[in-house]
Amino acid sequence: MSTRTRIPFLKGHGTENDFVIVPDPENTLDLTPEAVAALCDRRAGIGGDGVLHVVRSAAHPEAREMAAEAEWFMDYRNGDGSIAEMCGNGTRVFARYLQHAGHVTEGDLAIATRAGVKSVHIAKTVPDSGSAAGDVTIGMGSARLPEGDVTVSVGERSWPARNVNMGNPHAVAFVEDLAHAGTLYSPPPVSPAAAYPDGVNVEFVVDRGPRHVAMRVHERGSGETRSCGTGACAVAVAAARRDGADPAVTGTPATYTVDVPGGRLVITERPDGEIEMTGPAVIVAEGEIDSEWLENALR
Ligand SMILES: N[C@@H](CCC[C@H](N)C(=O)O)C(=O)O
Repeated sequence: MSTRTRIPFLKGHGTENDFVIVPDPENTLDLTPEAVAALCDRRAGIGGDGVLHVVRSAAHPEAREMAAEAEWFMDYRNGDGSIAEMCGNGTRVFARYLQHAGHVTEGDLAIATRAGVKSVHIAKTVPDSGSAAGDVTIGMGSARLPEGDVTVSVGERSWPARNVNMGNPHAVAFVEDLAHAGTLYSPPPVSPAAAYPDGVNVEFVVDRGPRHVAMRVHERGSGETRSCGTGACAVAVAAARRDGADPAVTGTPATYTVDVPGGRLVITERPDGEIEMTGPAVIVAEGEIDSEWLENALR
């Protein structure tokens, strides 16, 4: 019989993309896909779109090589327990957790992810407004734009989409009305399937004004979420190419405001391809997971 223990956790969100944060500096927890799915269950668990497993880079086999550059590794898991390369909103919330726990202070830091080391800037917080105050900016690296046409469908409707890789895969479709995406209870079919051998996150986008768009997203491994940071970056890149505002061609940065159901993100792509994403990151609560509950949930 195993000993009953208490596992510390926190709950946080970035534009309402919400996460269970599990600090585990020395990587001692066996966070199986089933355990992640149980934690993210919105009725029987804590609830979240994903888990941010907080591990020292030196203690994680996938991050050891990044340890000299970034002390902390974001071992991100989707709500269904699957692993993803990168999570933009998660990186901001991860940084906010590091600040909350006293591991870092506001200013610049680096975080290791499966998509490489990301630079982070935590803006100065407003006095007396708690950990919710202030934005976090992530250097997201550059986008890859794989060649080839892709199509996104919902019911009888289909749209041409742009294949954008932000470390993780996205299909960005400009639509007439966000309601056309329907309920998004299941993943919208994307073809050809061979364009996304590891699955895909799908963004539906409408224009709101000059360099201002709004989106909905169906996330691989989580379903429809209230926001997706890598998705917002993919959308900004796709919109800039559509608008003839490719910074590599014009020589000037392109900034897009991207409204998501859970708030607003601001994305800037620079002429050298580097993309910066700015938005809020909030720690909501902290507590302890009963290991007995988790064991029962896994039976
Ligand atoms: N919500 C995240 C993306 C999380 C990973 C994604 N579901 C995937 O499987 O690629 C974000 O803010 O970027």
